[in-house]
Amino acid sequence: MELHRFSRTQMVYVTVLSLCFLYTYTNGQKSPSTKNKIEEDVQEVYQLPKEVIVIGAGAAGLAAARKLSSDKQNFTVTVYEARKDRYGGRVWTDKLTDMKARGAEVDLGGSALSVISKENPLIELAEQFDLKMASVKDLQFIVPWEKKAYTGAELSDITHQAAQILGQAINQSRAEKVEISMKEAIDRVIATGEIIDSASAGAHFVKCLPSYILDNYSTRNYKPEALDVGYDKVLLDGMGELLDRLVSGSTDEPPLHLNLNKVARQIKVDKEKKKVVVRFRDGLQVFADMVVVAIPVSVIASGELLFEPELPKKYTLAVQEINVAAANKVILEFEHVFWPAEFGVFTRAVGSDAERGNLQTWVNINRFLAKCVLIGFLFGQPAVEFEKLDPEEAKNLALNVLNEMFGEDLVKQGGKLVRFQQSKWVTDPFSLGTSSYPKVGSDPGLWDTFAAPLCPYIYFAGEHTTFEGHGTIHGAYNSGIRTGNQILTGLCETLRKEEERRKAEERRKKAEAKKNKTADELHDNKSQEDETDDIVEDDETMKDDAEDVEEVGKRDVKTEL
Ligand SMILES: Cc1cc2nc3c(=O)[nH]c(=O)nc-3n(C[C@H](O)[C@H](O)[C@H](O)COP(=O)(O)OP(=O)(O)OC[C@H]3O[C@@H](n4cnc5c(N)ncnc54)[C@H](O)[C@@H]3O)c2cc1C
Repeated sequence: MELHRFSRTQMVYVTVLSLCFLYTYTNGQKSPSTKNKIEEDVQEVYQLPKEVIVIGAGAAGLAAARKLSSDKQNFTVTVYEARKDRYGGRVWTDKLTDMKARGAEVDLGGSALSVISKENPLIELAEQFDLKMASVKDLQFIVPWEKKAYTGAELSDITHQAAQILGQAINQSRAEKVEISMKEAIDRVIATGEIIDSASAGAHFVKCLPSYILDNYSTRNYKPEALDVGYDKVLLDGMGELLDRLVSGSTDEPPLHLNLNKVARQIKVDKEKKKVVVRFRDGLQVFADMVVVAIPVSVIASGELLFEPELPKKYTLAVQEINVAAANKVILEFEHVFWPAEFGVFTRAVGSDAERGNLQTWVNINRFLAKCVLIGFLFGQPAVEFEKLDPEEAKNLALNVLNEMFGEDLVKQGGKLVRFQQSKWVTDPFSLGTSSYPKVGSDPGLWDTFAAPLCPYIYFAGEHTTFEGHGTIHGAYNSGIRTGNQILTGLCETLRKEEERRKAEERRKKAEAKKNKTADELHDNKSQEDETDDIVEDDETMKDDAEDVEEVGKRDVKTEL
């Protein structure tokens, strides 16, 4: 389904552009007056707005498009999204499956705004858009085998102990030369028994953290806001609402040009035409001046999107090395609330490593909306396995967990399960996982690789293009703004000029050094014959110098296609 076709203005520009090219090419040998006319036309071509294509309509792609569309005079932006029926990517307020459902109760993807991160622009944006927010707070920690739910002062003790374990684990491992995983570091601290007994609730609590559960999560690069804590503000109307506002614009801003059902297959740089060509699965081929690639790193890694020429080594290394987590959500709606409604979150302890990540945490949606809804979270291997179950098995698994947490009698009071929804982010071909995270040995520089464009045609955006904000919605959004700014401020052009200046300076310095050397030699060698020899040698060395400069250019800091 196409949401927006080319606008009339765009069509006019495309037509003018084609006509100007045609005119320029067919009139190369005309009279001086015609030449002037051609020059005017060429100038006109340069004044046309540059066409930018954004591939991927997640938070990053939409932020980039919205940023670029602020300069309508110089840029026209079109977004192409693979999915048939929605944009938003890993933010998905699924209002389609159940038309009666609203907002936060159907957030199957990223839904909470981290408040740990001091500058979360989305909180500000939500306020600006007048979107209502609520805090996810008041936890109950359930230890099923003790038949006990920890709250109040008891829970404070547990969370305090868990924070101590976490802090010590991170500090100790960072002080050591060898990098280890969060799991190993936490297990080590617990094993000493210094802070806590390994069988105590606090020890179990710290093992509920996704960074403990996810395979090999690095201590050195641990970022709590990407996973563990601080996810405590949700939008009542759902996170998708915020992205809807980016797409629809405001009274001053027109809607974005957005095409759904367009799966990009190839990005090809056409140096002759000075354009980049994007080919889509349905055969559509679009020429542009620049492309912003805002699709998940796991999709790039799958080879679904091909680059011609191939991505430079540094980028392919980042694509291969950045690790992507598995996480999923389930939404259960009952006829009645059977759980203690005064709590916002329930977390259960589990007895074995195999059970970790398996619906350990549930958010009580009834706290914000008058709905009898619980949302459960899966992390790591259980999130992968959950997608393999048929809906009946998945439902039973979720109900069994709730029975274990609250007791069968209480769960029965909830009446019928009136709605069951689940996400499948791992097998979804347009996400292939949840979000990036640093494994033991991952260099944070891998993420920032993508922050640099492949000048002058290809730019990147997405949570995987920023170590600072990886794995988060605000990180994705910020990356889009960063990329938009790179284009708006002509980063590639600035880099090109800087490079030219650097090369010129290098040439000048070499020539000066050579001149001084020659002057010294001339001073030493008085004979006419020797002088002639020197000049011949000088010519040759200048040639060598020029080759040297070219080599330096090839080893340049910015990457060019
Ligand atoms: C279950 C879950 C819970 C999460 N919880 C939180 C949370 O509470 N807080 C938080 O901050 N973050 C959370 N996250 C992470 C957050 O959602 C992501 O980091 C963020 O949304 C990523 O945005 P993005 O724009 O980088 O990528 P995406 O949102 O994935 O956008 C990429 C877009 O590209 C499209 N695409 C893919 N391939 C192609 C192609 N070939 N051609 C065209 N288009 C293509 C996709 O369909 C998608 O729309 C969660 C994620 C998940 C899955």
